[in-house]
Amino acid sequence: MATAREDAADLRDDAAHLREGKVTSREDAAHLREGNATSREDAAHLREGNATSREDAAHLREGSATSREDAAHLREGNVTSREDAAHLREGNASSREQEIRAAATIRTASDEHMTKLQQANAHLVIATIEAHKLTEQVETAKVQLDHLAHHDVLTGLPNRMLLQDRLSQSIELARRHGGQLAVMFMDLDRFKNINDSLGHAVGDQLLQSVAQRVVGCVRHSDTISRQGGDEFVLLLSSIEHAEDAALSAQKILAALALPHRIDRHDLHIGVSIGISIYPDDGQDAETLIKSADTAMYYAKENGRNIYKFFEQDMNARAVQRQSIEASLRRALERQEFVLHYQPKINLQSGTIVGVEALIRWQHPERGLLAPAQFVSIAEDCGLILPLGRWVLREACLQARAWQLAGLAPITVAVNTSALEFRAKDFLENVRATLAATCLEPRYLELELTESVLMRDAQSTDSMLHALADMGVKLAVDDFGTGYSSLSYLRQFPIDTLKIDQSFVTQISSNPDDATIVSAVISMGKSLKKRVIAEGVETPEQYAFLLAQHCDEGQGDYFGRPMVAEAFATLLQTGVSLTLSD
Ligand SMILES: Nc1nc2c(ncn2[C@@H]2O[C@H](COP(=O)(O)O[C@H]3[C@@H](O)[C@H](n4cnc5c(=O)[nH]c(N)nc54)O[C@@H]3COP(=O)(O)O)[C@@H](O)[C@H]2O)c(=O)[nH]1
Repeated sequence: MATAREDAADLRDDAAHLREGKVTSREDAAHLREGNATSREDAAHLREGNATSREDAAHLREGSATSREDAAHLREGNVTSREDAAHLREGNASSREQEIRAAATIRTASDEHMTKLQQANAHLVIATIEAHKLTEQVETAKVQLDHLAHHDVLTGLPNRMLLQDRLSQSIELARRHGGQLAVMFMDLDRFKNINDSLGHAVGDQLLQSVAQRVVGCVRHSDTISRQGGDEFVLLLSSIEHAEDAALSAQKILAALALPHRIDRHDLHIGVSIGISIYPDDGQDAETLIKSADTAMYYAKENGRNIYKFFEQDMNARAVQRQSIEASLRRALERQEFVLHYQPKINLQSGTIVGVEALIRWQHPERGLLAPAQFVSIAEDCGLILPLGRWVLREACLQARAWQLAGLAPITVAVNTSALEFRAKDFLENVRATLAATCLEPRYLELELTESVLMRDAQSTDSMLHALADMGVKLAVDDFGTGYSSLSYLRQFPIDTLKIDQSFVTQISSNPDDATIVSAVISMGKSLKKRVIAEGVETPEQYAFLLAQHCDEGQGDYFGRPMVAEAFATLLQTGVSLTLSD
């Protein structure tokens, strides 16, 4: 299709040709006039020839002949001129027609041309508007990309990169003016439990709700950023005293203490906060964040849902944690782990009906370490998988050894972490271990926390059924501290509910805890589960549990965790129970 520009060029060419036609007619007339003039000159030369000398007579005769020929030519020339003039007249006539036709063509063409030009103009206007829109879209996309690069998608808070920038600028300002600033590292307490048991969608909403509340606690000039997962970092860009940071931390703890209403759940979440101060705890952004992070670990270790200021000796303990990780890797090969065994008692009969295997690390320099000092580190670095396999095999071997020694067969319980339970070869490993140690599956019980069980209910259900079909017993550990769906509890092939020791400890002093324990016992009974109370330390607690018809008890009152030989002796002699009046 021809463009408007091409059409316009064609029109210009037509007009030029038209003008050229007129010029040709004018040139023809000029040539005709020139032809007449030449004939007159020839006649003059002829007359001049007659007047020359006799010597030139021959020439004259020749000249006369030539003159006659010339005269003939002249006559012909005149005739040609007349024809030319006629042609010229015709030419003039046709060029007028051409002009008229051309004028008409130009008129028609200019109408079409105008329409085409108008159309082309309209296209141009639309194209210009589109180009404008596109430029605006590109600009908006640029702004959005920039926002995305510096903000967390879930909460909309500044991200790690933007925090780093702002922190570096604030440090520069504080350095120039001799000021102080605070960095607060915040990590939600047991967020994983909520995420695992209620799902990621609920977890995400909880993070958004937490973000909003923290934003409401700080000044506009401060920066609250999400570092990823359940970690947030707050920059208080200008403070007078370290106590200002403590006040902000208290405000945040109070704001988060109120339940978050999400998806019909009232969720409670605590936060552990570590605080570092510029210039005392670091001169640059990286060091300040690291110091606040180290302090946050201390807040976790010291009870959670609290804040801690960074102290220099915390670094030494962080280094210690790293050295534990390094030596954990060698500890398995060096056979530095041992299992201790704690009895489980039938509360009615007082007999030992089971035992829980609890890991200890016989550290060559630091002595006997409790699981709290290394299990979470082993989970963090993946070493829990080989460690868990060792525990399972050792516990099965020991249970079988007691049987072979003629002691009453009892169930041995093994703690199973989420990573182990979700490992691809977990089921196969349990089967292979039982076969290798010749322990009947009914004498093995796996203890799983609520968060492990309630995460991904479908795969949990099939794994639990496969274990139950094998004959292995299943128990819910720390029951009451996580979130359990009652319908799953009924659906899963679970044998035992272990009431968390935090409820049992306060049975006598806190009526609410006593009510919870009673409720769990009756619920367990109606779901046809065995109920065992953990952490029984006093005869009062034992009496209460007995009165509530709790099936079993475990705790220091019946026997602390002990080495295998000591447990064998206890199994032979039995535990002695005394009830207070
Ligand atoms: N993945 C694995 N986790 C393990 C393994 N072994 C232990 N653990 C986990 O460590 C937690 C702490 O264990 P531990 O320090 O051994 O504490 C146990 C008991 O000593 C303690 N307990 C028992 N009775 C009482 C009591 O009367 N008072 C009191 N203050 N503490 C008491 O409780 C712990 C047993 O808890 P539980 O497992 O919930 O029954 C431990 O909780 C495990 O999660 C392992 O091999 N693998």
